[in-house]
Amino acid sequence: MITHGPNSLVTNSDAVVCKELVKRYKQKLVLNQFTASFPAGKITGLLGQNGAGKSTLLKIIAGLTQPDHGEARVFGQKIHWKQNHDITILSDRTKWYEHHTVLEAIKFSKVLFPSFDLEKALELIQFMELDADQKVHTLSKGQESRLYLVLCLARNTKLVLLDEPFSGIDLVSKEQIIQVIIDYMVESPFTLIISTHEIHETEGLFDHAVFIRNGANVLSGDVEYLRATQGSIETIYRGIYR
Ligand SMILES: Nc1ncnc2c1ncn2[C@@H]1O[C@H](COP(=O)(O)OP(=O)(O)OP(=O)(O)O)[C@@H](O)[C@H]1O
Repeated sequence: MITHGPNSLVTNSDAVVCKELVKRYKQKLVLNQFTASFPAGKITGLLGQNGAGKSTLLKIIAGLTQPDHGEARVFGQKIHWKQNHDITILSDRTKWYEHHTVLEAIKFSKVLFPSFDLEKALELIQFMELDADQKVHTLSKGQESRLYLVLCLARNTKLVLLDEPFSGIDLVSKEQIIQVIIDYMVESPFTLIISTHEIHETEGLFDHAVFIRNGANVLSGDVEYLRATQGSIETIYRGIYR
């Protein structure tokens, strides 16, 4: 593993620290001694090719699956169900409240999660140009992604994990969503880890990047430092995965 930049060191300011994580599915090695830290209050891009192990890693951090070896800590604590109120995960396969309307989805979220900010969610669905009375299963892919993002952000958790939140979304919507994330971070800082293949459009969003290949951290660090020393995130990505 190569690490660079001030944020790549394990410090008290790390929200998530992963140490030598190993995960196998039957004989398949999916995470291979994965070690990395994710700085608190920053946005980290988790980058890698299809099948590199990104979703598996996010699920381990969220406590949805267990590593075979190694350890992940969130805010200094071993992962435990009691941390559920601190962590929001949006999986790339999520289907929430399909048979309800947008408004019902928001109201249910408020019932499920006491810290859910109903007013903020209502404000965001207007900004995202969603119809409160439309059934979730009739939303387009982009509209559905916007709704799920609203449901995640309005929970107000300290850690948000977004697994490919931009896939299948048009450029303008992507920019709109990125703007919402940036505004939200400014209003109430939290730690965000985003796995994405949309590097060109999203690289401006990242403070920190972790490149994963075959389940291992092959490069990570502060994005400004990486850019100054190695070029754009897209260039680095091409160099690693070519
Ligand atoms: N529940 C599972 N059972 C068996 N194999 C699995 C399971 N989940 C993931 N895998 C395998 O683990 C490997 C890593 O999958 P993962 O979804 O973590 O990768 P990824 O980096 O998120 O990929 P993508 O960018 O395509 O979403 C893949 O080969 C996948 O087939």
